[in-house]
Amino acid sequence: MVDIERDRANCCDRSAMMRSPAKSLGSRSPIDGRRKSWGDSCDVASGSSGSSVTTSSSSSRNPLSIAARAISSCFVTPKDRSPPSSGNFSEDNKTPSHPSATTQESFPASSQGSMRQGMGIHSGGRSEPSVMRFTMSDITKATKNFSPSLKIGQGGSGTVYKAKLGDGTVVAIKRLKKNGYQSHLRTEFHNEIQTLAQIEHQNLVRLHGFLEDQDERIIVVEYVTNGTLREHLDCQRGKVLELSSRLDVAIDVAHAITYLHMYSGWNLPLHAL
Ligand SMILES: Nc1ncnc2c1ncn2[C@@H]1O[C@H](COP(=O)(O)OP(=O)(O)OP(=O)(O)O)[C@@H](O)[C@H]1O
Repeated sequence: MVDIERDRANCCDRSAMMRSPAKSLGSRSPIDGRRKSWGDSCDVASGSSGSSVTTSSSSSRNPLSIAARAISSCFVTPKDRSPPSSGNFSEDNKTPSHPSATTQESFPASSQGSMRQGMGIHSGGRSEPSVMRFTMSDITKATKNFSPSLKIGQGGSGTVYKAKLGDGTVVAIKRLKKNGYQSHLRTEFHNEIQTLAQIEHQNLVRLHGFLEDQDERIIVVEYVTNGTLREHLDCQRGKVLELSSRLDVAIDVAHAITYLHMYSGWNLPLHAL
């Protein structure tokens, strides 16, 4: 669920829902809007020893400095944070449109809207988060009737497909297993949608919408490119992720978890990430 990614387009993109998914290298700091550059270091790291460290940057790249800054910023109260400049967030102010979707659902916004400013959270100028309710026709078209060729993953609770919506948006569609659709699962699903709808953070995947039709439950989220964080951490992509980049990932994950725990208004258990 963790998507550590959005702007880290050139490297470790997915962390989850950490937009998750580690979802985007070179991303802004969730705290102060700084741009980070661990995507660059992925390119620089040599595959030989894994010990090469980028020295072009100054002490700002020193892992200890980075950690110290990140940790201290986590303990700044939200009111003390400067709101990000609008320029930093302009790309996130676009509200996705899904012409083929039939209805738009609104969920109660977190009561902590003001706290979300300056935390890498995308308010998008909306007072309430909203998600699309898709039809089965939308989903079958987008996934070419759940074509195996579009399957990109298998999780514990369902199968994930890469799909394209009617407006061209590329998304990940998670089709949950059909478990007889007991009432507690229905409640669980609704709670998950409601929670996802309110998450607006650069390091977490964004919810596009959902479908609930008899025993069919589907979640449509932002598609994260460039593979999983696991693949990058394990150097499965032929490049060694240097230590400072790994530290950046850990910091991004910490920011996202801090957000989920403190600013989204829910006390999420860690295993839900
Ligand atoms: N938003 C996404 N973008 C790209 N690929 C994704 C996305 N979400 C999931 N995937 C792919 O699908 C795989 C399974 O994802 P999923 O979220 O179902 O895993 P999980 O964490 O095991 O889920 P579960 O909550 O069911 O246990 C991932 O490892 C990844 O390869």
